[in-house]
Amino acid sequence: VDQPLAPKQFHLGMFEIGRPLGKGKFGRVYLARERSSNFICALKVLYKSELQHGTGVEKQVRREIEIQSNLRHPNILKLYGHFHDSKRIFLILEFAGKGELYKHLRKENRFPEWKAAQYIAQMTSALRYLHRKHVIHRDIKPENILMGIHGEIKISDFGWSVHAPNNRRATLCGTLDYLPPEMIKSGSKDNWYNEKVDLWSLGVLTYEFLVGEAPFEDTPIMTQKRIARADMTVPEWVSKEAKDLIKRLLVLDPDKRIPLEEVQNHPWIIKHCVKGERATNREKLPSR
Ligand SMILES: Cc1cc(Cn2cc(-c3c(Cl)cnc4nc(-c5cn(C)nc5C)[nH]c34)cn2)no1
Repeated sequence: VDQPLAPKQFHLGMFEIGRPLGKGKFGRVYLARERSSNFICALKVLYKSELQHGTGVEKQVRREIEIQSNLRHPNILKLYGHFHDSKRIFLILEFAGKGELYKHLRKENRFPEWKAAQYIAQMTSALRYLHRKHVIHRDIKPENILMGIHGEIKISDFGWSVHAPNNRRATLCGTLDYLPPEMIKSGSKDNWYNEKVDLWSLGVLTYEFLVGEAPFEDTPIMTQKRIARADMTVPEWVSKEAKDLIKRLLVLDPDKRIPLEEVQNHPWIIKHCVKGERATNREKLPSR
């Protein structure tokens, strides 16, 4: 594979900036083209003024760069390089041709089982890769997943990921829906740095793909209470195989959650993800 964006030293003049693709808490993302190679990428611009020194956010950006630069997997958004000027930090990211997955989910309300199963199989493959490198993502949710031009999904935003184990004090913000019980309950934070937190979030993601809303969605107080008790019901119209996988992931005891290898071989995944042959849109194939 040719090494796009090979040089080690990048600077802003090397890029032609295109339309804004999105904005986050600390900056914006633009479509960009590297002039000499015409390579299309996404340029994430973060303002140093907004990353107060010594706060968790600056460390988060440093960690995002350190972790994501060393990852290479089809379902993980590539970080090709970074550079900064006096006021801004620039991350050179892979351009995901079909944008943010949560927008597709909101538009379709929920995904058909064959599509949800393919996405969960791709997430499982990416998480197995991350966990083999002792990286825990810790912020798996639709908002942190992008979609490539061929409809494949790509985990992005490694701001919350850590190399396990790590004595990082985390201040959580954003939705509580995806937090596992061990991160909700006070007490020992060791479990925060156990990769099994990603299994819980994978279960929440599976539920949200199929149902169109998160399993513990409620007021913030009630959400925390329901997560701590794994208090959720799967609608009866969800297939029994999918329900079985969700129930095996949303288990309070991290050690009792189904491991990723077993997720990959779960009947619901096998049923919808034919190995080898390009998995195509089941709606067009004759029923088997
Ligand atoms: C700051 C900040 C904003 C965001 C959220 N965000 C991510 C993107 C983005 C990235 Cl990083 C890479 N490729 C993208 N492709 C799109 C896109 C494609 N289409 C057809 N429509 C869109 C939108 N967005 C991409 C943009 N915003 N994270 O940190």
